[in-house]
Amino acid sequence: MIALTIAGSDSGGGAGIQADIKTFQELGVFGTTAMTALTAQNTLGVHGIFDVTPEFLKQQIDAVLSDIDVRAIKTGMLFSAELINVVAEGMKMQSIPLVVDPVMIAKGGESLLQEAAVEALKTKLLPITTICTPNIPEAEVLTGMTINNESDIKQAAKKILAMGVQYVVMKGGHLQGEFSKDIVYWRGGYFTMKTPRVETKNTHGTGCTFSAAITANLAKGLSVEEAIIEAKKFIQLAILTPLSIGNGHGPTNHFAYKKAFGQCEVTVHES
Ligand SMILES: Nc1ncnc2c1ncn2[C@@H]1O[C@H](COP(=O)(O)OP(=O)(O)O)[C@@H](O)[C@H]1O
Ligand SMILES: Cc1ncc(COP(=O)(O)OP(=O)(O)O)c(N)n1
Repeated sequence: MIALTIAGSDSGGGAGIQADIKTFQELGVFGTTAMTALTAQNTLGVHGIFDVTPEFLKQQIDAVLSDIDVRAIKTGMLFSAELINVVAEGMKMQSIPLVVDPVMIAKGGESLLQEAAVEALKTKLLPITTICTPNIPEAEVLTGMTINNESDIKQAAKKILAMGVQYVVMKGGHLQGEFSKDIVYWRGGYFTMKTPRVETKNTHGTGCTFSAAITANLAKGLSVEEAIIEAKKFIQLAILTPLSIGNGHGPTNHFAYKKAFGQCEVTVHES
């Protein structure tokens, strides 16, 4: 069981490639990587970005996929249109499930995707995406909509599906309320997943961890629906289990899932 993450490095270890690899490992999946950029980052913010050349990203992807039996791929921070083009070209050549976390802005407000790259994301990568996992601000950028309520979420999801995505997970981490609710849409219907919202400032890397867990579950052969529901348990336990690192928004606890296995209920409503 092998997965590939194409993403940026977070020197603070809570998000990006580091969160992906820890999540893969915890779920029993061997992680391979293609790095798009290095970030000088900690729990207080992103202090610098150094992106790789498109040629070098291509070399990394080719090196992994030409030799290793990868069963699922995820993308995180892609930074520029040039790097997105390389990823899209590389993905066209194979039929491995692709999870796209459309990372745009870090918690501290720093941009992890150039404005000019949004169009490439929409037109080159989303048409070949199996599962896309936008948070609410990312869904707003992709659709040009303002999202205030569940009816807006549904309309935005339909727009994202129309871009060619097979499944879209509209993440509710940025909304208020007693529950953290994510809604999964596909052309035939939708289901909602609810877990109690955890009161904590330590939510750095939640999106990376959640999408990496989906990817690991796909690599293990779970169905799309099972992969997403199990990933919701993984992220809930990672947020819930205290870990105090750094002075800002600390990382989630990637080691919680195995220890607490079976101790997290996700309420699922199908429609
Ligand atoms: N405080 C929280 N309590 C419980 N779940 C949360 C909390 N914050 C985020 N989540 C969950 O973490 C996952 C990632 O969501 P989100 O934080 O919106 O992503 P991102 O990191 O991309 O902004 C989703 O499943 C979301 O529901
Ligand atoms: C290198 C890198 N990639 C992605 C992110 C964003 O991660 P995310 O899971 O959306 O978490 P927050 O930034 O919102 O905490 C990142 N920060 N760095």
